[in-house]
Amino acid sequence: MTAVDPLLSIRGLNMRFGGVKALTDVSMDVAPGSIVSIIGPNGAGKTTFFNMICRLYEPSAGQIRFQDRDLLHCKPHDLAGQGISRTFQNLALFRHGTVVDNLLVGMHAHLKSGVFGGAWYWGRTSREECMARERVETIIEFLEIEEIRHQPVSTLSYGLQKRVELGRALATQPKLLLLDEMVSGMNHEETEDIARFVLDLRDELGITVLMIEHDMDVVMDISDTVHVLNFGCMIASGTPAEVAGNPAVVEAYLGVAKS
Ligand SMILES: Nc1ncnc2c1ncn2[C@@H]1O[C@H](COP(=O)(O)OP(=O)(O)OP(=O)(O)O)[C@@H](O)[C@H]1O
Repeated sequence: MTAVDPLLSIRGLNMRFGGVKALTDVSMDVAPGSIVSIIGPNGAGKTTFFNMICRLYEPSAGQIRFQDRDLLHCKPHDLAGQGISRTFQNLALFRHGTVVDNLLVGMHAHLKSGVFGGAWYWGRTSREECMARERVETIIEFLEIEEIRHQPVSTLSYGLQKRVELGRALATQPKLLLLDEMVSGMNHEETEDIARFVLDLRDELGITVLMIEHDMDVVMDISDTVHVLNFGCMIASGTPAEVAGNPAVVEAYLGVAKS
């Protein structure tokens, strides 16, 4: 693979739910080390698009390649091993567990030793456990959540829970991170924190980010590339400035948002 090859390459993606065409011929490339946003009005097909990348939905037609692999041959549970992780619109945390517990659970899905591995091969399990705990510490430091590490997630503010959710997604050391409406429901300060972390995880950890986002300030501030869906079709792609100035986008999306 050369430096200019896309990390994720999508061609001609189609999805039908009975009579509803949720996506029509959607194609895009995601360059390594970029932050790419998918925007569009409600029902435009953004979640459907994510769910196909995550292998939760089978496309009616099209190709999804990640690095040199055909992702359509992967099962959803293989994605972490391939280097893809995601956050969910609704928190997917173990609410009664502490922050550390949640990060360890996210990581254990990725370890080679199974839950009972220690009974048969203590050496590898022990080494993996040490590495997992070290990685958890790195994530806790990166996300600046040292002080809440032993608190049950259910006692945290919504913004902090979303930060832990981001940590859970980072636990598998993804190359590509899919963020689904990460700042929805957050206040201004929490939103700014998350935007800063997304930039840092691209710049410091080298993680490529593909995000669905309704918050236009965040999209315009941190995206390298923005793709706009409307009624399942890609109507514009470009830099934030290019997309913001596109009349079709203003009519389909920004016009709706302003009304
Ligand atoms: N499981 C499903 N069964 C039937 N129709 C579906 C299903 N999932 C999505 N759709 C339809 O596909 C279209 C695209 O929906 P999707 O949820 O992908 O849009 P979206 O852009 O994510 O919307 P929002 O911003 O509101 O989350 C909509 O018409 C929706 O009703």
